[in-house]
Amino acid sequence: MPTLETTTQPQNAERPAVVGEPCVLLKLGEIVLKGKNRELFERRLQNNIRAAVKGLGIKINIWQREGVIVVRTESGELADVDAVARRLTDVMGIVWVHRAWRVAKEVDATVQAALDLVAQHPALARKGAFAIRARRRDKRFPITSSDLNALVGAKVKERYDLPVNLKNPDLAVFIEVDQREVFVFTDGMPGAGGLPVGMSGRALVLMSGGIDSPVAAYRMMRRGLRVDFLHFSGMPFTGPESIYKAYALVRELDKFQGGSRLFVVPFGKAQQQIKSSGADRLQIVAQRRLMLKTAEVVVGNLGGAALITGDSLGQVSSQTMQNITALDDAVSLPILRPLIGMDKTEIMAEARKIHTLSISELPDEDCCTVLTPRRAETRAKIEDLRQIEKRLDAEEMAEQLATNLQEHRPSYGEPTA
Ligand SMILES: Nc1ncnc2c1ncn2[C@@H]1O[C@H](COP(=O)(O)OP(=O)(O)OP(=O)(O)O)[C@@H](O)[C@H]1O
Repeated sequence: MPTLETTTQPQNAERPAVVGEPCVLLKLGEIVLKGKNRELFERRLQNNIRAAVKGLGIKINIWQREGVIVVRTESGELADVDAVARRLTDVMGIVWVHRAWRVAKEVDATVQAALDLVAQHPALARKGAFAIRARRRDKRFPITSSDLNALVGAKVKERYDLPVNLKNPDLAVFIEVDQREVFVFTDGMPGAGGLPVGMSGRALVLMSGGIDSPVAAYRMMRRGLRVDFLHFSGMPFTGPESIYKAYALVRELDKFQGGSRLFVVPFGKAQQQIKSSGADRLQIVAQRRLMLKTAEVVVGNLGGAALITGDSLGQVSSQTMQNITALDDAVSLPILRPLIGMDKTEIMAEARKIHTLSISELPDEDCCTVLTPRRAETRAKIEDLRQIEKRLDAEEMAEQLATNLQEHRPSYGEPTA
């Protein structure tokens, strides 16, 4: 008779026991399409899973199965499994997170687990309609998916007298017959999707305290980039509030990658030098170009290969087509602008979803709110900007600014000061 690799674990007394062992079952997204590189992606994802769970202090084992990952806790406690499942919804590369029960690969155990799960479900008290959704990843299992649906469905109906509704059930029991065991579950949480962080290399996010740059960072992490963060504060002409905000934002975003680094540059004096050079209406674009040049030096030292900004076409005067072209001209590395075609309302909705919006909306004095001209140039000419930079020796300024960094390590889960 087939048995589970591990015996039944202790279970939480608050919920009725279910036959088998509670675990987290992860469905992978694009990774499964990766052909020859798939193993690399899977290994990276497993490391990211381990790193994310480490902060919870829960010991886990990870098993790679065909197209899915199984995460077991050493304690087997339901509370631990729940905590791990919730944490893993932030790990990039996973599309669904299920709290599932691993049961022995036999029909009786599968039926029993399904009955136990229905017994726990709130829809039972309401006499809600149910559906069984079985599938076999191992076609050698002696019963076909539709026979399993019919068999388990009949048992549930007989035991609990619930109506069946295959299209729109109040309660769906999923049964997945795998190579070594059967997984049975009723619920799932959407995962973060995308690709495992680190798979696409490393880049540097220019991080203001505003709404857009955190969303830009999230979008690029989701495409597999590991990112560092660079914030320009207006100090000594502004207070430290924008740094606190950048710190809090990076701490929140750290849940998606772990090990985040925030570098802060006091930028006020450089802004004043730009003003004294007679930049006038070009002040903002000239500042942005100096930020980008500094960022290019910093990212080179960190071994990254691209810069990321929260620019969105036409959103503010510095983001016209002509100004964006002038910004691109400042550096030779690619500038990734994942928000370029998004509306502000869409960006705000995403910021709300990733919990950065309320931090970004806190008041602060950003470096770019001081020394701004009354009217900003919307059609900056590259030649004019180059002239200003020649007078200032902007390349040397960027080198200097890049050596004058404060480094912080905001970590997700650390208590707020
Ligand atoms: N103080 C800063 N430090 C680092 N990067 C900055 C700073 N200010 C602006 N940036 C970068 O330039 C981009 C455009 O900034 P801008 O202020 O023009 O637009 P924004 O819509 O207000 O952006 P955000 O909401 O990210 O502040 C930002 O998304 C960010 O990537």
